[in-house]
Amino acid sequence: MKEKLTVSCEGKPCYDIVLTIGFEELAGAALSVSAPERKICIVTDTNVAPLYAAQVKEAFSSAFAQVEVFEFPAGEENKTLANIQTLYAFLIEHHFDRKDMLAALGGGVVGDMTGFAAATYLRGIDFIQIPTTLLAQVDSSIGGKTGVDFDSYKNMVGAFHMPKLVYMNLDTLQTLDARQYYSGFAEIMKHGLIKDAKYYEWLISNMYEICERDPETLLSMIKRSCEIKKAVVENDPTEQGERALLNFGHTIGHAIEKSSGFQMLHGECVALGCVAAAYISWKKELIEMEEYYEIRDMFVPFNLPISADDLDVAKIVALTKSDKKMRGGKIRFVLLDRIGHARIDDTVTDEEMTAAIEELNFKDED
Ligand SMILES: NC(=O)c1ccc[n+]([C@@H]2O[C@H](COP(=O)([O-])OP(=O)(O)OC[C@H]3O[C@@H](n4cnc5c(N)ncnc54)[C@H](O)[C@@H]3O)[C@@H](O)[C@H]2O)c1
Ligand SMILES: O=C(O)C(=O)C[C@@H](O)[C@H](O)[C@H](O)COP(=O)(O)O
Ligand SMILES: [Zn+2]
Repeated sequence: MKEKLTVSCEGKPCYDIVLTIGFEELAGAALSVSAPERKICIVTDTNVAPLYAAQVKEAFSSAFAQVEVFEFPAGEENKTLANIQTLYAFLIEHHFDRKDMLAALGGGVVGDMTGFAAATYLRGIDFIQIPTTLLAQVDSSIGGKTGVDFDSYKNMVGAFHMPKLVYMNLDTLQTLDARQYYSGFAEIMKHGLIKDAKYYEWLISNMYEICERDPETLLSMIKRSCEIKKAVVENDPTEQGERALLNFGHTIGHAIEKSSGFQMLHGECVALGCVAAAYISWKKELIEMEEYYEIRDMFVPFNLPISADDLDVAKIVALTKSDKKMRGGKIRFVLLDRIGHARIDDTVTDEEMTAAIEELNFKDED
């Protein structure tokens, strides 16, 4: 094991985040939160299954009485209640009961869906997270937000349900294609921007190694992002206050994601949303113009978009009204008051959002 963090729930140790290479330690880690007479269902997707399901099944065979594998079709467009129902049917068919458990093997889509199935099947069974994308390792596998999209509205149906274990094999990142790898950097940058200016600067200084997927650099980076997310969800597990800061970039980001018909990745939309939120922060005189341009341009070396063709500005503004952070008809927006520090602001107007999204439509003429 390279690193281990323990997340607390209500002040008590709740689950471990194991950062390691390989699946050799998975059986031992799973047994520490389970019992050998239990059944486990590895829930994965059609891309991840051929890469890792056999290894994970083999690892679990010494720790569980029965190991099943269930595959969702890969992709955000499949993050639906209909697909959750197919998993319920599979679990019933295989006689899964309350002491049995699920293991989410894949990216954030698989993690959110498996967690939601675990939260609701038989009114709640245990699950563990085995995240295989960068985004899932630094963000979605931690903190127990689970759910599905509904009518393409992002994460509209869901539950808070904490995993019993998060086991990360960092080697899995080597098989991610470049677009999916860089998608994770929107959430990583978000962590630096809202919580840790030194981490943000570290990301700039280590850009070469990060782009080369250097194992030691990845370990340091993923660990730091996990520490930031862990601290926030420990303080505010069900998003009564501080946890909403993790939504930096997501109000406009989720609206762009829906309006693109999920053709753009979550991380790409969050990157655009972060640029827009930084723009509004500048226009509200919370940050300087130079900071806005620095933040915007920081996404470029990580191959993330800072502009997009033909965004439907009015539609995107309208879609922000179905944001889960609405309270009393007002959007709880997340703005920056400096690099490394964010705040909730409920004064952002449609005009301010429109100007920020129009700025994203900017095209470099050079
Ligand atoms: N619950 C949370 O706190 C939270 C946080 C952030 C994002 N999310 C959600 O996470 C989702 C995005 O997650 P994602 O970016 O991981 O997307 P994803 O789960 O769709 O995975 C991206 C793609 O990579 C493939 N893949 C996964 N691991 C691979 C590997 N090791 N090698 C090769 N291919 C691999 C998948 O099959 C998929 O095609 C969104 O639905 C977002 O809303 C949730
Ligand atoms: O863990 C959280 O809290 C987050 O907000 C993390 C986000 O990166 C993630 O995309 C989350 O699903 C968005 O929250 P939502 O409640 O708006 O769906
Ligand atoms: Zn996100």
